[in-house]
Amino acid sequence: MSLVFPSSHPIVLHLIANLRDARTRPPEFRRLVRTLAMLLAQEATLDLPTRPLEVPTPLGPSPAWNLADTIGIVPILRAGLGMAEGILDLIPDAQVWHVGVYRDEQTLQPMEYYKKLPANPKITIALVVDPMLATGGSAVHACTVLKAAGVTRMKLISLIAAPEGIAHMNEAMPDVPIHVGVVDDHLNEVGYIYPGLGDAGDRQFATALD
Ligand SMILES: O=P(O)(O)OC[C@H]1O[C@H](OP(=O)(O)OP(=O)(O)O)[C@H](O)[C@@H]1O
Ligand SMILES: O=c1cc[nH]c(=O)[nH]1
Ligand SMILES: [Mg+2]
Repeated sequence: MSLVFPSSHPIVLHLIANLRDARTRPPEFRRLVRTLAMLLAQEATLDLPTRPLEVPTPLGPSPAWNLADTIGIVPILRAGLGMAEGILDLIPDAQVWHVGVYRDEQTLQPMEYYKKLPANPKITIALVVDPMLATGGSAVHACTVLKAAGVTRMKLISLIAAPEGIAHMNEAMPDVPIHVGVVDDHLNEVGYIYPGLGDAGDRQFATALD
């Protein structure tokens, strides 16, 4: 069974059209990444448990609910950073754990260069964020790091996924649902998602522009 949930939200689709567009410059690209991350996080967190409480309104006590989970947001550096910013706006109390992985351009294998998790991890769910799920190597690596740290519940949120990356994640991490904006056609001969949007890190941080 494939554990992937592509969004069907019209606003998500509209924003992804702008994100893909080669004419979209880094400032607007970053804004879109942030907004899309919020929208997809809203979908990915629909089933989180809540705890009832009572809050005083100016008129009197009101029943209310808050999040029962201790939530971790795990951006895969560096392209995941913009998504983490957006989700922090939704869940400001979340912990942010950084995992730095780049993809070797020749082998397409994930190469870890940074990891910052607390000494005694106590989150009850991790939202792993990376705009692109291509071969799936980086996402599988990040989930493996989290599992080794004792995290038992995770969800992956990506903006664009390739079928190859979804299959890799489903095989290696069958208990990790994947929430995506859209699923694209295939990976091209150099491992880029086609038609995709190009390099999500370079487009956010203007490192491809001369
Ligand atoms: O599914 P995969 O085949 O692993 O590819 C996806 C990864 O590639 C990109 O990162 P990149 O290596 O370009 O690093 P960056 O975020 O620093 O630009 C992207 O942000 C993912 O992390
Ligand atoms: O299409 C792709 C694949 C990997 N990383 C990206 O940024 N884009
Ligand atoms: Mg990149």
